[in-house]
Amino acid sequence: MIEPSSITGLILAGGRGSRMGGVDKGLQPYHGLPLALHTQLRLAPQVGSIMLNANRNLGAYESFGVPVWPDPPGLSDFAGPLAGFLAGIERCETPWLMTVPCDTPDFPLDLVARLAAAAEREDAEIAMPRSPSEDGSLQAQPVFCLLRCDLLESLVRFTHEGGRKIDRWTAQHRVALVDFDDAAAFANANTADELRRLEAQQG
Ligand SMILES: Nc1nc2c(ncn2[C@@H]2O[C@H](COP(=O)(O)OP(=O)(O)OP(=O)(O)O)[C@@H](O)[C@H]2O)c(=O)[nH]1
Ligand SMILES: [Mg+2]
Repeated sequence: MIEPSSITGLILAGGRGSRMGGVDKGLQPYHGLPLALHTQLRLAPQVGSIMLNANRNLGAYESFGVPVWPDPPGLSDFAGPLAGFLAGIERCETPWLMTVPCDTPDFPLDLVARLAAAAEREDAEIAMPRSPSEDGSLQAQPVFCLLRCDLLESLVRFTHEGGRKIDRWTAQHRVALVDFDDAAAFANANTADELRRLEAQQG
């Protein structure tokens, strides 16, 4: 069994937040807490330890009490979420890394347990959730990614060759997909309005 203690959680807060006017999304208030701290508190019971990936306001993130790593040098600035994956996998001291974006505050409380069970059952190197899209078809949510840390070399190669899309990279490996029924759990806030709407729904 893949125990929580063998999984490091990585909160991805390294984006530009351009659709939110360029603000540092992880520091925007959500129910009175910075969004990334809310994410951290939801993820903490599901994993053994936590790290955070951010590229701005590092001191503010450090005040959450977990290690904070910016995107590694060698890639272009703001190269996308895979740069955050790379920052995490390079620092990860457990066999598995679980990435979670900072802008999806209601992600499932059983997310990591279900992905870990599927990875184990299917002998997969990566597990990711799927959730229903508006037309009812199931859509992968690759920013939520449970991955083996021995994929480091593969990820270095892919990103240094200019690869940026998560699903293009994961397609090179054995992936387990886990279906969740609750589409709302994967609703993410890309604009300030979307963030206020999520906050009101989950009041
Ligand atoms: N490390 C890192 N993470 C990123 C980068 N771009 C996006 N992310 C993260 O990937 C997740 C999904 O990001 P998006 O909502 O698509 O992008 P964003 O940059 O936050 O916002 P937009 O600029 O409006 O697209 C979030 O957790 C972001 O923090 C990046 O260049 N580096
Ligand atoms: Mg987003």
